[in-house]
Amino acid sequence: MAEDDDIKTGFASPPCYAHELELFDNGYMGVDVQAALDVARWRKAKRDELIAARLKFSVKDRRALAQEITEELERILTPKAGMILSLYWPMKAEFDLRSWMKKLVEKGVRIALPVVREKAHPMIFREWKPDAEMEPGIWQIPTPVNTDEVTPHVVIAPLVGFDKDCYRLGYGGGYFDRTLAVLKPRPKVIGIGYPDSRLSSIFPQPHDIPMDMIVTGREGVISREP
Ligand SMILES: Nc1nc2c(c(=O)[nH]1)N(C=O)[C@@H](CNc1ccc(C(=O)N[C@@H](CCC(=O)O)C(=O)O)cc1)CN2
Ligand SMILES: Nc1ncnc2c1ncn2[C@@H]1O[C@H](COP(=O)(O)OP(=O)(O)OP(=O)(O)O)[C@@H](O)[C@H]1O
Repeated sequence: MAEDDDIKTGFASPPCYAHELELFDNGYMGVDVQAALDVARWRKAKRDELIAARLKFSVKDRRALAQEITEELERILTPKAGMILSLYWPMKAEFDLRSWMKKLVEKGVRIALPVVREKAHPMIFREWKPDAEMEPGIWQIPTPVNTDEVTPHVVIAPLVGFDKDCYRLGYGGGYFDRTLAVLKPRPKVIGIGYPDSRLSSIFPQPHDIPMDMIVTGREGVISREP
Protein backbone atom coordinates (compact mmCIF):
# COMPACT_ATOMS: atom_id res chain seq x y z
CA MET A 1 0.00 0.00 0.00
CA ALA A 2 2.79 2.40 0.94
CA GLU A 3 4.46 1.72 -2.38
CA ASP A 4 1.30 2.51 -4.39
CA ASP A 5 0.87 5.83 -2.57
CA ASP A 6 4.51 6.75 -3.11
CA ILE A 7 4.02 6.27 -6.83
CA LYS A 8 0.85 8.39 -6.89
CA THR A 9 2.26 11.34 -4.93
CA GLY A 10 5.77 11.18 -6.22
CA PHE A 11 7.01 11.79 -2.67
CA ALA A 12 9.45 9.43 -1.04
CA SER A 13 8.02 10.11 2.43
CA PRO A 14 4.93 8.27 3.69
CA PRO A 15 1.65 9.86 2.54
CA CYS A 16 0.82 11.18 6.04
CA TYR A 17 3.70 13.69 5.69
CA ALA A 18 2.92 14.71 2.14
CA HIS A 19 0.77 17.69 3.23
CA GLU A 20 3.88 19.25 4.77
CA LEU A 21 5.63 19.51 1.45
CA GLU A 22 5.01 22.16 -1.14
CA LEU A 23 6.18 22.34 -4.71
CA PHE A 24 6.96 25.91 -5.75
CA ASP A 25 6.72 27.31 -9.27
CA ASN A 26 10.51 27.22 -9.45
CA GLY A 27 10.42 23.48 -8.86
CA TYR A 28 12.03 23.77 -5.45
CA MET A 29 10.50 21.44 -2.93
CA GLY A 30 10.80 22.21 0.72
CA VAL A 31 9.56 23.99 3.85
CA ASP A 32 6.77 22.82 6.00
CA VAL A 33 3.61 24.82 5.68
CA GLN A 34 3.50 25.90 9.32
CA ALA A 35 7.05 27.28 9.13
CA ALA A 36 6.20 29.17 5.93
CA LEU A 37 3.10 30.68 7.60
CA ASP A 38 5.17 31.72 10.62
CA VAL A 39 7.70 33.44 8.35
CA ALA A 40 4.91 35.21 6.43
CA ARG A 41 3.40 36.47 9.71
CA TRP A 42 6.81 37.62 10.99
CA ARG A 43 7.51 39.39 7.69
CA LYS A 44 4.20 41.22 7.79
CA ALA A 45 4.94 42.53 11.29
CA LYS A 46 8.52 43.56 10.32
CA ARG A 47 7.29 45.26 7.15
CA ASP A 48 4.77 47.36 9.09
CA GLU A 49 7.41 48.23 11.70
CA LEU A 50 10.09 49.24 9.16
CA ILE A 51 7.69 51.30 7.05
CA ALA A 52 6.42 53.11 10.17
CA ALA A 53 10.04 53.83 11.21
CA ARG A 54 11.06 55.29 7.86
CA LEU A 55 7.94 57.45 7.65
CA LYS A 56 9.34 59.30 10.68
CA PHE A 57 12.39 60.57 8.75
CA SER A 58 12.12 64.26 7.92
CA VAL A 59 11.87 65.28 4.28
CA LYS A 60 15.33 66.85 4.62
CA ASP A 61 16.94 63.63 5.91
CA ARG A 62 15.16 61.58 3.27
CA ARG A 63 16.51 63.88 0.55
CA ALA A 64 20.03 63.72 1.97
CA LEU A 65 19.96 59.91 2.00
CA ALA A 66 18.50 59.81 -1.51
CA GLN A 67 21.36 62.03 -2.67
CA GLU A 68 23.99 59.75 -1.07
CA ILE A 69 22.38 56.70 -2.65
CA THR A 70 22.24 58.34 -6.08
CA GLU A 71 25.94 59.20 -5.88
CA GLU A 72 26.77 55.63 -4.87
CA LEU A 73 24.68 54.25 -7.74
CA GLU A 74 26.44 56.58 -10.19
CA ARG A 75 29.79 55.20 -8.98
CA ILE A 76 28.69 51.57 -9.17
CA LEU A 77 26.90 51.75 -12.51
CA THR A 78 28.57 54.58 -14.47
CA PRO A 79 25.31 54.82 -16.46
CA LYS A 80 25.85 55.23 -20.20
CA ALA A 81 23.63 55.86 -23.21
CA GLY A 82 21.82 52.69 -24.21
CA MET A 83 21.78 51.15 -20.74
CA ILE A 84 18.27 50.10 -19.66
CA LEU A 85 17.82 50.83 -15.98
CA SER A 86 14.67 49.98 -14.05
CA LEU A 87 13.73 52.38 -11.26
CA TYR A 88 10.37 53.01 -9.60
CA TRP A 89 7.73 55.65 -8.90
CA PRO A 90 8.13 56.32 -5.13
CA MET A 91 5.51 55.54 -2.49
CA LYS A 92 5.42 55.01 1.29
CA ALA A 93 8.59 57.08 1.94
CA GLU A 94 10.69 55.25 -0.65
CA PHE A 95 13.55 57.44 -1.87
CA ASP A 96 12.44 59.79 -4.59
CA LEU A 97 14.95 59.41 -7.44
CA ARG A 98 12.77 61.02 -10.11
CA SER A 99 15.03 63.99 -10.75
CA TRP A 100 17.93 61.54 -11.29
CA MET A 101 15.66 59.58 -13.67
CA LYS A 102 15.23 62.74 -15.76
CA LYS A 103 18.96 63.43 -15.81
CA LEU A 104 19.66 59.86 -16.91
CA VAL A 105 17.17 60.15 -19.77
CA GLU A 106 18.99 63.33 -20.92
CA LYS A 107 22.19 61.25 -21.02
CA GLY A 108 20.53 58.64 -23.24
CA VAL A 109 19.99 56.04 -20.51
CA ARG A 110 16.67 54.25 -21.00
CA ILE A 111 14.57 54.19 -17.85
CA ALA A 112 12.05 51.42 -17.21
CA LEU A 113 9.38 51.11 -14.53
CA PRO A 114 7.89 47.85 -13.24
CA VAL A 115 4.26 47.18 -14.15
CA VAL A 116 2.00 44.64 -12.45
CA ARG A 117 -0.25 43.44 -15.25
CA GLU A 118 -1.84 40.62 -13.31
CA LYS A 119 -1.89 39.97 -9.55
CA ALA A 120 0.45 37.19 -8.38
CA HIS A 121 2.24 37.08 -11.74
CA PRO A 122 5.66 38.30 -12.90
CA MET A 123 5.82 42.01 -13.66
CA ILE A 124 6.78 43.51 -16.99
CA PHE A 125 8.87 46.67 -17.49
CA ARG A 126 7.79 49.64 -19.62
CA GLU A 127 10.03 52.43 -20.76
CA TRP A 128 9.51 55.76 -19.02
CA LYS A 129 10.22 59.20 -20.43
CA PRO A 130 9.42 62.51 -18.70
CA ASP A 131 6.48 63.02 -21.08
CA ALA A 132 5.17 59.43 -20.90
CA GLU A 133 1.46 59.01 -20.43
CA MET A 134 0.92 57.46 -16.99
CA GLU A 135 -2.01 55.72 -15.41
CA PRO A 136 -2.58 54.29 -11.93
CA GLY A 137 -1.59 50.65 -11.62
CA ILE A 138 -1.56 48.36 -8.58
CA TRP A 139 -1.86 50.35 -5.32
CA GLN A 140 -2.53 53.38 -7.57
CA ILE A 141 1.21 53.57 -8.42
CA PRO A 142 1.55 55.59 -11.66
CA THR A 143 2.81 53.38 -14.51
CA PRO A 144 3.60 54.24 -18.13
CA VAL A 145 1.13 53.26 -20.83
CA ASN A 146 1.74 52.99 -24.57
CA THR A 147 5.51 52.75 -24.24
CA ASP A 148 7.84 49.90 -25.21
CA GLU A 149 8.07 46.81 -23.06
CA VAL A 150 11.78 46.39 -22.28
CA THR A 151 14.14 44.00 -20.46
CA PRO A 152 16.33 45.99 -18.08
CA HIS A 153 20.07 45.42 -17.78
CA VAL A 154 19.93 46.65 -14.20
CA VAL A 155 17.02 46.67 -11.74
CA ILE A 156 17.03 49.06 -8.80
CA ALA A 157 14.62 47.53 -6.31
CA PRO A 158 13.33 49.64 -3.41
CA LEU A 159 13.39 47.56 -0.26
CA VAL A 160 11.62 47.60 3.08
CA GLY A 161 14.23 45.37 4.74
CA PHE A 162 17.31 43.36 3.83
CA ASP A 163 19.80 40.97 5.39
CA LYS A 164 23.56 40.34 5.12
CA ASP A 165 23.01 37.79 2.34
CA CYS A 166 21.27 40.47 0.25
CA TYR A 167 17.79 39.01 0.59
CA ARG A 168 15.07 41.60 0.22
CA LEU A 169 11.93 42.16 2.22
CA GLY A 170 9.41 43.99 0.04
CA TYR A 171 5.68 44.61 0.22
CA GLY A 172 4.56 41.01 0.41
CA GLY A 173 3.39 40.47 -3.15
CA GLY A 174 6.40 38.42 -4.20
CA TYR A 175 6.54 40.49 -7.40
CA PHE A 176 10.29 40.99 -7.69
CA ASP A 177 10.97 37.33 -6.90
CA ARG A 178 8.46 36.15 -9.48
CA THR A 179 9.87 38.55 -12.06
CA LEU A 180 13.54 37.75 -11.49
CA ALA A 181 12.71 34.05 -11.68
CA VAL A 182 11.61 34.44 -15.32
CA LEU A 183 13.67 37.36 -16.69
CA LYS A 184 16.19 36.29 -19.32
CA PRO A 185 18.92 37.36 -19.22
CA ARG A 186 18.77 37.94 -15.48
CA PRO A 187 19.53 41.63 -14.78
CA LYS A 188 21.94 42.90 -12.14
CA VAL A 189 19.76 43.75 -9.13
CA ILE A 190 20.57 46.47 -6.63
CA GLY A 191 18.35 46.90 -3.60
CA ILE A 192 18.14 50.37 -2.08
CA GLY A 193 16.74 51.29 1.30
CA TYR A 194 17.16 52.97 4.64
CA PRO A 195 20.29 52.21 6.71
CA ASP A 196 18.15 51.06 9.65
CA SER A 197 16.32 48.46 7.61
CA ARG A 198 18.97 45.76 8.06
CA LEU A 199 17.66 42.56 9.67
CA SER A 200 19.78 39.67 10.94
CA SER A 201 17.86 37.42 8.53
CA ILE A 202 14.65 37.62 6.52
CA PHE A 203 14.44 33.82 6.89
CA PRO A 204 14.81 33.20 3.17
CA GLN A 205 12.26 30.86 1.64
CA PRO A 206 12.72 28.79 -1.53
CA HIS A 207 11.11 31.52 -3.70
CA ASP A 208 13.36 34.34 -2.43
CA ILE A 209 16.00 35.52 -4.90
CA PRO A 210 18.85 37.56 -3.38
CA MET A 211 19.89 40.94 -4.78
CA ASP A 212 23.44 41.33 -6.10
CA MET A 213 24.05 44.40 -3.98
CA ILE A 214 22.42 46.60 -1.37
CA VAL A 215 22.98 50.35 -1.14
CA THR A 216 21.71 52.21 1.94
CA GLY A 217 23.81 55.36 1.86
CA ARG A 218 25.23 55.06 5.39
CA GLU A 219 26.32 51.46 5.75
CA GLY A 220 28.32 51.40 2.54
CA VAL A 221 27.63 48.88 -0.19
CA ILE A 222 26.84 45.29 0.68
CA SER A 223 27.65 42.78 -2.05
CA ARG A 224 26.52 39.20 -2.15
CA GLU A 225 29.23 36.60 -1.67
CA PRO A 226 29.76 34.83 -4.99
N1 LIG B 1 7.42 52.24 -5.94
C1 LIG B 1 7.28 50.94 -6.12
N2 LIG B 1 6.63 50.50 -7.19
C2 LIG B 1 6.46 49.16 -7.37
C3 LIG B 1 6.99 48.23 -6.47
C4 LIG B 1 7.71 48.73 -5.34
O1 LIG B 1 8.23 47.98 -4.50
N3 LIG B 1 7.83 50.09 -5.21
N4 LIG B 1 6.78 46.90 -6.69
C5 LIG B 1 7.62 45.89 -6.27
O2 LIG B 1 7.24 44.78 -6.07
C6 LIG B 1 5.61 46.52 -7.48
C7 LIG B 1 4.32 46.63 -6.65
N5 LIG B 1 4.42 45.81 -5.50
C8 LIG B 1 3.36 45.40 -4.72
C9 LIG B 1 3.59 44.46 -3.73
C10 LIG B 1 2.57 43.98 -2.97
C11 LIG B 1 1.29 44.43 -3.16
C12 LIG B 1 0.17 43.92 -2.33
O3 LIG B 1 -0.96 43.91 -2.77
N6 LIG B 1 0.44 43.49 -1.09
C13 LIG B 1 -0.59 42.91 -0.25
C14 LIG B 1 -0.03 41.84 0.61
C15 LIG B 1 0.27 40.63 -0.22
C16 LIG B 1 0.00 39.37 0.45
O4 LIG B 1 0.29 39.26 1.65
O5 LIG B 1 -0.51 38.48 -0.25
C17 LIG B 1 -1.23 43.95 0.63
O6 LIG B 1 -0.54 44.87 1.09
O7 LIG B 1 -2.43 43.84 0.86
C18 LIG B 1 1.04 45.37 -4.15
C19 LIG B 1 2.08 45.85 -4.93
C20 LIG B 1 5.57 47.38 -8.71
N7 LIG B 1 5.74 48.77 -8.42
N1 LIG C 1 8.43 32.60 -7.98
C1 LIG C 1 7.33 32.51 -7.23
N2 LIG C 1 6.35 31.64 -7.54
C2 LIG C 1 5.23 31.55 -6.79
N3 LIG C 1 4.98 32.29 -5.70
C3 LIG C 1 5.91 33.15 -5.34
C4 LIG C 1 7.13 33.32 -6.07
N4 LIG C 1 7.84 34.29 -5.47
C5 LIG C 1 7.11 34.70 -4.42
N5 LIG C 1 5.96 34.02 -4.33
C6 LIG C 1 4.91 34.18 -3.28
O1 LIG C 1 4.70 35.56 -2.98
C7 LIG C 1 4.41 35.72 -1.59
C8 LIG C 1 5.09 36.93 -1.02
O2 LIG C 1 6.51 36.76 -1.08
P1 LIG C 1 7.50 37.70 -0.23
O3 LIG C 1 7.08 37.76 1.19
O4 LIG C 1 8.89 37.24 -0.55
O5 LIG C 1 7.22 39.12 -0.92
P2 LIG C 1 8.10 40.42 -1.03
O6 LIG C 1 9.42 40.07 -1.65
O7 LIG C 1 8.11 41.09 0.29
O8 LIG C 1 7.20 41.28 -2.05
P3 LIG C 1 7.47 42.28 -3.31
O9 LIG C 1 8.60 41.73 -4.16
O10 LIG C 1 6.17 42.27 -4.06
O11 LIG C 1 7.79 43.62 -2.78
C9 LIG C 1 4.84 34.42 -0.89
O12 LIG C 1 3.70 33.84 -0.31
C10 LIG C 1 5.40 33.55 -1.98
O13 LIG C 1 4.95 32.22 -1.87
